[in-house]
Amino acid sequence: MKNNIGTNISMTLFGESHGAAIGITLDGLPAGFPIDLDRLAADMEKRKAKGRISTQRHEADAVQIVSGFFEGKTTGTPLTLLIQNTNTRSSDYTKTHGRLRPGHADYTAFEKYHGFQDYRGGGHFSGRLTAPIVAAGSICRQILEANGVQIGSHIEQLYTIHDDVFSNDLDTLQEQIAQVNQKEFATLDPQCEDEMKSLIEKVAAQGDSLGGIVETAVIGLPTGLGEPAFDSVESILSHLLFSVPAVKGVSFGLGFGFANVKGSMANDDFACQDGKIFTMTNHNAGINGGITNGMPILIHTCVKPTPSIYKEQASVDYLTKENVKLQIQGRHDPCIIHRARIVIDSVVAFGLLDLWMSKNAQGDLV
Ligand SMILES: Cc1cc2nc3c(=O)[nH]c(=O)nc-3n(C[C@H](O)[C@H](O)[C@H](O)COP(=O)(O)O)c2cc1C
Ligand SMILES: C=C(O[C@@H]1CC(C(=O)O)=C[C@@H](OP(=O)(O)O)[C@H]1O)C(=O)O
Repeated sequence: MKNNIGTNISMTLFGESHGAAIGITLDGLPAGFPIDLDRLAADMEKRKAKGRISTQRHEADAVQIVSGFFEGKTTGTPLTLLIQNTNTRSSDYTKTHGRLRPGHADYTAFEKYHGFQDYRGGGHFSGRLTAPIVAAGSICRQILEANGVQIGSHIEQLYTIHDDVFSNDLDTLQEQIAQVNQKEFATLDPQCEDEMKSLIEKVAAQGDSLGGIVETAVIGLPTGLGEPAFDSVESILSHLLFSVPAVKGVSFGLGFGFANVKGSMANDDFACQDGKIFTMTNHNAGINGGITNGMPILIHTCVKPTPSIYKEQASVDYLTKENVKLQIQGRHDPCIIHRARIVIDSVVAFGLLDLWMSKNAQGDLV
């Protein structure tokens, strides 16, 4: 499969950063769901570049629904979302054409597409392609929310700065999710937001970039989503999360921290109250044997520092095969994580809706 993912619903991504438009086709959605277009616009807003902590390429990212939507509701046929590229500056790339950017996909794109790739702005590999993913994710998320599911993410770590973490108490977690979803720069601790923004600006002024870790929580899921082996909840969500450019690590619950504890600590003991079974801790992040157990899903996603930095780097010109020095110009994010957080929410929403659609007959979710 190329540029396409999903089993019960699917999404197909298309476009290049400096082409006419980018977009996505969502197929298999339940028919008759009323899409809230204001909510869609609000989700797009969270990914937009603003201020000195983001790229100076500002795009309206207006989403046009060109099919699969009639009289305010999904039709159930393929739904295509289109976003125009309106602020390209391709001269930034023609000047350095051939010079491979370390950490970006220039070399692998050249090798795979034999020089026919659109190299401007990273082409199809650009973080810009996450705009249609957010549009598609917003629709998936709206369907999940209508069925009692809430998703929220915050920047748990930016380089050396650590935010608070999501609470183990369900009521507090629910409030925290609502809180971070109101925010453009999502931290739990407001002081942390200021510190993180200042650090990004400082490192940007040095021509460098930063990365970090996003913590995501999902509450309100039914038990029984996911399959035992290949389509485990972890497998489906990791596949989607690693499809987001610059994502380099994904873990669930204690994750690699399981290596530091004994079984007696790793296990989540069961309890039952008023006929409802739950676990007293949630180190396994709401997933046992690949299947949801009704507790919150908790994910950590590591986003690397932006590859396009303004410090001189050693590179190779693939056109002349010479060793060269590369001095990148252009407009780049000094940090990706604050813009990536809504992309992470979006792919998680798609993956969970896809899993839910396999459990329920089409239409049950509307
Ligand atoms: C929202 C978002 C914005 C991004 N902005 C930039 C950018 O301004 N400059 C850049 O070089 N990479 C940026 N990236 C990352 C590159 O697209 C990514 O590193 C590249 O495609 C190579 O993929 P890989 O890092 O997964 O190997 C961004 C990624 C995302 C998700
Ligand atoms: C435009 C966006 O981000 C772009 C992501 C990106 C990359 O290489 O990923 C490189 C830059 O592109 P350009 O050089 O064309 O300005 C960023 O501005 C966006 O996210 O909407």
